[in-house]
Amino acid sequence: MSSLTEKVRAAAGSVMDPELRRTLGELGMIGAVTAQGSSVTVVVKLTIAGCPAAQKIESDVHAASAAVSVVEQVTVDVQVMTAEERTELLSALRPEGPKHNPFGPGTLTRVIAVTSGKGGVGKSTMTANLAAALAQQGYRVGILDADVYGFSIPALMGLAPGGVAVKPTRLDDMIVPPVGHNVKVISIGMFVENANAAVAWRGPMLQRTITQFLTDVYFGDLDFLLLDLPPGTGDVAITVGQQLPNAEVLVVTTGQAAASEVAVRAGVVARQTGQRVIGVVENMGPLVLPDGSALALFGEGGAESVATALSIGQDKPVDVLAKIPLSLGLREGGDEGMPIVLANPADPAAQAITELARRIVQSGPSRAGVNLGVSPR
Ligand SMILES: Nc1ncnc2c1ncn2[C@@H]1O[C@H](COP(=O)(O)OP(=O)(O)OP(=O)(O)O)[C@@H](O)[C@H]1O
Repeated sequence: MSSLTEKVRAAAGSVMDPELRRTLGELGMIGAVTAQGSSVTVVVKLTIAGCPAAQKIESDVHAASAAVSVVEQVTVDVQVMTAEERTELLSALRPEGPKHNPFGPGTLTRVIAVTSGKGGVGKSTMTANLAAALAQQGYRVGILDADVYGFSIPALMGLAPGGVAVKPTRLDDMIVPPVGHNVKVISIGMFVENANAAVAWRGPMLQRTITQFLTDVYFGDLDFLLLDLPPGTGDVAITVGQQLPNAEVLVVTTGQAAASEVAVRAGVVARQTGQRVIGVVENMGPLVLPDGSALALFGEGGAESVATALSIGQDKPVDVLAKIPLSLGLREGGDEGMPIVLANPADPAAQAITELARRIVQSGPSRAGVNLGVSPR
């Protein structure tokens, strides 16, 4: 029969750190636990002073300790780890050491780059909703948003209160991704001072940033890492091909011929850099009007023509994986930071995206093509 302090230590230690997604016990964040009669004091050691999750951790530890039978009074004494303790924690979290890309060759994570030929077709909306749908289906999901031309992922995932993206916590050289709707999110938008600054980013800087995100951000074990990358740039495709040779590519287009032509090019570039195109999504499909008729604002058939073009010369044809209708709810959910797959699963767009998530799950585990080893010029 364990003592009261041991029981309280176990209870407090089972609390989950909301950002690192490991228990406080595993993270070495529970310090001394003492008891006097039915009153207990639990020392919690935060990773850094001013840790944004401090309040939640404190109240969760309080609740977990108070739930232990006999305990009547709980004091949570919040302290901060010493530099040595933090170093120990970082090496436990990153047994491979810093500067290691956990999504390189041999990774068990399915890396899915959501791409499009041009902007505004709903690539980011699709990435956010797909991530939320996969997380809801119980998978561990992360998003890496390197779309310098429109880093909208923080807002779409509810991580930009008042229009300003939250800043990730830094633990020495490790970046802890904020969590929105159970998805770990890192975005260029969390690091730039103003949106216009990012537009000037070009190839090498973008490549370095993506590489740094892959090595310095602590995603932990993930089932899926979704990438939201700028539309159609060869530089980024090459970086992805080199750093993420297992990456699979999901091409988003609308029904419009112009959008689908550039989408084919994006798919071809991705394939040239060793990635496998897993399918095409047609977004912004016919809007159902109040009288029941449908208005195909952006035309129809774009996805089929992209899939047909990308299937030429392939052993296995590229499929159209989903058609997502125009949806007021999808757009509103995006504006509110609440993906429609969670907010209103009955919406036809939400159903189509949830089904897309299921199809993607079924299509794995990845049998990604061989990296062709394309080098930057
Ligand atoms: N199916 C849809 N129905 C209604 N609105 C949509 C739909 N898909 C996307 N939108 C809206 O279209 C706009 C553009 O979407 P989004 O930002 O996701 O596009 P994008 O391809 O990522 O563009 P960019 O590359 O410029 O970031 C957003 O306002 C979004 O809410």
